Amino acid sequence: MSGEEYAGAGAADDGTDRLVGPEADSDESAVEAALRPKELSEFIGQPKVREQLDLVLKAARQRHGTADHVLLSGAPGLGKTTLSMIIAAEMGAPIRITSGPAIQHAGDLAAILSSLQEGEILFLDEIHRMSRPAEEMLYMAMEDFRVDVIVGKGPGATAIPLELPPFTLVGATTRAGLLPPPLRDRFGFTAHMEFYEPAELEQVVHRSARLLEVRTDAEGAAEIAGRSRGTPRIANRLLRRVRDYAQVKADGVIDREIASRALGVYEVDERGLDRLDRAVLGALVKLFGGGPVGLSTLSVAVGEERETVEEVAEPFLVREGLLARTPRGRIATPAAWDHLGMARPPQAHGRPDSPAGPGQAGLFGE
Ligand SMILES: Nc1ncnc2c1ncn2[C@@H]1O[C@H](COP(=O)(O)OP(=O)(O)OP(=O)(O)O)[C@@H](O)[C@H]1O
Ligand SMILES: [Mg+2]
Repeated sequence: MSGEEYAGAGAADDGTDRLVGPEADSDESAVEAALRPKELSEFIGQPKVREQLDLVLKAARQRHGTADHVLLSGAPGLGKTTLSMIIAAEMGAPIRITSGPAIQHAGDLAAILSSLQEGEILFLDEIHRMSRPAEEMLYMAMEDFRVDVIVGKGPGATAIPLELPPFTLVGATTRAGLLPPPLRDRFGFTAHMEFYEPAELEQVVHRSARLLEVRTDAEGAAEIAGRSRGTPRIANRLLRRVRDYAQVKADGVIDREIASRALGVYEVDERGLDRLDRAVLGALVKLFGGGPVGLSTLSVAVGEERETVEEVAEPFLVREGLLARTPRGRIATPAAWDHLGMARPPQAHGRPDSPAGPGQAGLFGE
């Protein structure tokens, strides 16, 4: 690997605090709150989810009742928390916010449930990380608006039934597959949030630019959108970095040139790959001829932990069709060569139509 290339990710070593990471940074909550759409009509993209949710909420309002329980599933940064708040706003109801990991004991959940007002929205983030006893209590609460509070221990323990006011549970999860079916089945409506189209992210950038009082032209917004990995949170974050650049290095107006130069400084390329992504792809292509190569070998080559490569870099590379995971190891797709601006080898091992010879798997396979 040549000198200018990847030599460990520094601050991004464990994959946190990446400019293109989908999770929220620790100091991001205030600015995120300021940029959240407040009503359904302001929520950009996800047309199906919006249409369906609109029906669920309108019908509940017409009946003067509470809405069915809603499960929001989707990758980080796609708008689950935002939608939960919109649900409360649209219903004109208060919202109580908690999360699976915050509920250690069934008693914690009982305390929350018993203090809800009628019609209140209970937002349970990371619902897949709730403890089993709490989960079981939740089943009954969702279905019958009732919980059994256990008083005492051992043979003398008694269950005291407690009536709950009707409420709407809004659960959010990045891992819908991890939810036990009985829990999943108790939601009346499940919204699957998809990654956003570039045109939708452009709208997100324009909207946020307006709120942040930054001037952006159409091409500038498109440039930021194209690098945002289908994720509004990343679009907003990139916009903030480009705004800094425009302010310090130019007249404050964001156009294509400024956006491109700014994101060049942060090493986020035209497709949204950062240093780590390109290091993984570069090693795969340049050192291993496109693979197949085992995850451990690839990780050593880029100087990262296996987990960082597998969980931080690879998901996006796979989604973009640049890298594939095969039983023999990782392979680069033809698009990887194109993206790195390299000529595809005539017999690229990574080409799905020309798998590597048997020797290759023995050498590098897991
Ligand atoms: N459809 C949208 N339109 C405009 N902005 C959006 C949209 N979806 C998300 N955002 C913005 O993206 C940011 C992240 O959204 P949000 O916090 O709702 O994501 P999340 O799905 O809850 O993520 P996590 O899984 O990490 O909790 C917010 O600042 C929000 O304003
Ligand atoms: Mg959230």
